[in-house]
Amino acid sequence: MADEASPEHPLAISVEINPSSRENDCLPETCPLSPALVDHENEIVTAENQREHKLCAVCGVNNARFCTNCRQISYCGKEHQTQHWKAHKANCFPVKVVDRSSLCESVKPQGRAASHVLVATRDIKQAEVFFQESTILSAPGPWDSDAIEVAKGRPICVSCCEIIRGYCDFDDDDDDESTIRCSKCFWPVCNFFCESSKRHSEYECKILSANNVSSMVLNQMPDYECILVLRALGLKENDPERWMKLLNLEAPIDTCMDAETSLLFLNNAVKFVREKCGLKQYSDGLIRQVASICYVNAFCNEDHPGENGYIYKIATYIGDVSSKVSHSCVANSEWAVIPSEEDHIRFRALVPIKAGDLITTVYNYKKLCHKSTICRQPFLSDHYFFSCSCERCLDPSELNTFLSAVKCPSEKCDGYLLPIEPNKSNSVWTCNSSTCDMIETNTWVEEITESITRKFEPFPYKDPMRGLAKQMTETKRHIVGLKKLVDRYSGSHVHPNHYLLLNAEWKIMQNCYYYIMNVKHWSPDVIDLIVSIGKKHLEIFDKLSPGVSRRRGYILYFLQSGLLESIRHGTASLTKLHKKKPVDPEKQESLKKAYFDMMKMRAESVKIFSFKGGIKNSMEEELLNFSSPDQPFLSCLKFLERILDQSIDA
Ligand SMILES: C[S@@+](CC[C@H](N)C(=O)[O-])C[C@H]1O[C@@H](n2cnc3c(N)ncnc32)[C@H](O)[C@@H]1O
Repeated sequence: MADEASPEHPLAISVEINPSSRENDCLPETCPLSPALVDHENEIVTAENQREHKLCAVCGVNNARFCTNCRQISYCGKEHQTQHWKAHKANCFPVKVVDRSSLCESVKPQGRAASHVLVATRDIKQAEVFFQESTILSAPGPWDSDAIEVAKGRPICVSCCEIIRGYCDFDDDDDDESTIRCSKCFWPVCNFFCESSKRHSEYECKILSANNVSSMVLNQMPDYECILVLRALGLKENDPERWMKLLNLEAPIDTCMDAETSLLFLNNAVKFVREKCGLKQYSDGLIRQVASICYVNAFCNEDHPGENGYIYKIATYIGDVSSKVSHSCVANSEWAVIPSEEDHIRFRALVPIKAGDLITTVYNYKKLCHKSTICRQPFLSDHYFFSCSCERCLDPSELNTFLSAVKCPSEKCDGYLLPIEPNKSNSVWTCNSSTCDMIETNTWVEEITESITRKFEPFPYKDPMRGLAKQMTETKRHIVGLKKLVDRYSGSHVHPNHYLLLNAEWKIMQNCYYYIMNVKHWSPDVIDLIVSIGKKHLEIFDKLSPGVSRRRGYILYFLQSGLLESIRHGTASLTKLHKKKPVDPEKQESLKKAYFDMMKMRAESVKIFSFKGGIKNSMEEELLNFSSPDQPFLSCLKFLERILDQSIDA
């Protein structure tokens, strides 16, 4: 039996795996989960022992066969596997690569014929880190308009892909320059550690320096993107195992040659590798094949420029099993990279995932998470060559959030225009009011959104965590300016939840947060703003990024900080009063409730941030540090304890 799907296992019923392809469908014998993530406590024979000797986990007999789901445990036959399933179920490897054709229609991603998907082999709990692997490769990029905006002319370290902070003028011929350039190839690096990292020094640095491939003109960034392809080709000689894994990934070379952006990427790669780096041993065809693999399988920009207010890396990662994960705009998992020489990519369940469910994630948070369907679809079709048909993409109201809804131009109508076919770029838009028959073209809607976008341009992305926190006048100007614009367009031109307004509100909320953190005497309006925006966004993102998503984590964190300040502020006057007479029981009750609501939010955001907690330089790590009992928090606690006449555990 051991070569059958496990008994009671839902995959045995829902997914028919073609026996001839079974071996390929199985995960590699080395379970990609790190041992720390696998709990073998309940196994009868220790996994290591039985794996090595292929002993049956029940009777210990030799030469047993592996459980096909996890290949971490063996059985002599069906009887013992069935008997042991109860104990093994919780540890059985949680995901499996399956042939797309073997999936039933209800879970199969629609569109271009991609061959593989990742499916849960058992129930996965919410917040469980269910899968982790070292990446096949990672490299700087993609170098697109967002990266240009965020980098603001600063170089990206060719090794760790971080924006080199504190750097002013890369082309200046001063001392600073030598400290941020690799001493051999002269490409930008953070420090000696990055210069000597295996990833940079072993292959590409030699090629770049031998051929004098310079990166003098920083914004000639297509060369930066080509480092990914150069590194990938380097695997052929230096790491055949990884090279084979890479070649086995989907390579949509013909589709890439047919589309403008991808064709440019492929052609740049050929030019860079053959002409600039002089590597004539790689044929145009092979370079294009590798470039197309890189193009379609990459996970990009782990931290999100602009959206979460923090960008550290402009990086691209390619994994083996992780590259089989499908995209969904309402995903059931989120990914993060733990930086190291091998950059581990890990996945966590945002919501409970049932055995047999497709594992989905958002391929690029920045481009997809907070945008409307009319923005997401072109990105997905340009970069991944498919039309997403997730529940959010097929619903004109985007799960009742009205993220793309535009005010109906008919004078007496209160309705909003929504696209009839939201995942088609040329869809007609109709009014959602039952008494209005207004119809508009996609071009008309685009003109409205473009004109509003232009109005927000004077308030570009800033990095509030660092620079702006010290420039509070500028922060205030942004808060006031953005709020004015939101009020102007909300309800009159677009729906109050329109994604352009949400993006502006997101910036307002962040700026308010940093304002109250850095300014002693703030006006209560700032707190009201954080709290009202936070509550509104929580409601929307409960639908769009449900569960333990980072977006919800940030919202909860900002919201609790506003609530904490509002409890402190609203009760400050009571301190004096309390000295004279006891606090009115009703007030006491409402304070207690506000306090426990705030604590709940704080705890939930900390739980969400723990996914990336410990990852150096992540925004989550920074906020986790903030969320340890800090001064305002402790003084608020003390005050509440006094007036509630009881002690509260922090
Ligand atoms: C990173 S790869 C995923 C693995 C790929 N399916 C395979 O066979 O190896 C990205 C490709 O998967 C396909 N894909 C991912 N999510 C999809 C979805 N929701 N609907 C249709 N196709 C999807 C697209 O063809 C996309 O180019």
